[in-house]
Amino acid sequence: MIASAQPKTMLEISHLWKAFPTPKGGEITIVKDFSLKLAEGEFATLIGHSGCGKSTVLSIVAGLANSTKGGIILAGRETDEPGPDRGVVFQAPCLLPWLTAFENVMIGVNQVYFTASKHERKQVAEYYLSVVGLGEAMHKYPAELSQGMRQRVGIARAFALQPKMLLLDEPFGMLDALTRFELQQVLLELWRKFRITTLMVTHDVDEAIFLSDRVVMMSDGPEAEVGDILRIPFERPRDRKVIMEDPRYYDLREHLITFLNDRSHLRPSKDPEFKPSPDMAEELRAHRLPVPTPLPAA
Ligand SMILES: Nc1ncnc2c1ncn2[C@@H]1O[C@H](COP(=O)(O)OP(=O)(O)OP(=O)(O)O)[C@@H](O)[C@H]1O
Repeated sequence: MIASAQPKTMLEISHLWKAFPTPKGGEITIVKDFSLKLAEGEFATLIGHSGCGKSTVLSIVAGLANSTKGGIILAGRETDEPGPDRGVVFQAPCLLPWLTAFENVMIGVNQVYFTASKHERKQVAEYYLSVVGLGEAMHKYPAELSQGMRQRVGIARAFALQPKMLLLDEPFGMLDALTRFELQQVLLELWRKFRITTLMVTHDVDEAIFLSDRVVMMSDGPEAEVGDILRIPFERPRDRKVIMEDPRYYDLREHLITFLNDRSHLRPSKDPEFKPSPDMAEELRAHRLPVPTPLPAA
């Protein structure tokens, strides 16, 4: 019998710890012994309560922050600084306002394709901007673009680098539902085409199920760690409507929501001393969790 080839590991987050100094002196451990491996071409999402440390993990993988202990191995090499081998997309795409969408994408393209001719580099930027649906708008300035269009530029810019990994920190968090669905589709199509290993932070349970091969659930902080990992069995390419009609979808959703509820410091407590934070309802909604009415009094 011939053993099937194991997929290559693209990212290994190995026993990662992150502590921050506290205002009163000493330090607080935000992330504790966090380990995760992503196979080449895999799409994983990181989900957990606000403040548990998702962005902290992503920033360390991006090389934008240092770990206190543990390390990151990307494509077999230890890394602790940023580089064009990782395309990063944040909630807001941070475009330079005095440059057009095309010129913003060209900054990274010039850096990565420095041996290509000017004409070839221009073609690369134009190609990725067209693929994300900005063929007609690529010479507009950020102020002339909608929020969704700006985020398309951010996605084009990340893919144009042809990175080994994509790191996405709630890239659709600021968009309305329709635009978010559109951009999820754009992202999935690009990911299917280029198979770039992706780690994405999201608050949205449905988004995590629709996009991911695996959903990594982080326990509440401080000392957050990998709480559970859910494999999403749906075949690709995925169709939102077909998935939502699949009975497994509701089991997966239930699994994630139960995890978030059980680990939630936001749940209304039977404890008479319980004081919910003023942001509680907003937080529950962000996770698409039911908001109790009336909210327990603070
Ligand atoms: N530079 C810093 N100095 C001190 N504390 C920090 C720093 N950066 C983050 N923290 C703290 O670390 C914790 C985790 O923050 P992080 O942004 O990683 O959480 P998150 O899960 O991504 O939250 P959200 O979902 O709200 O974006 C928070 O309590 C935050 O206040």
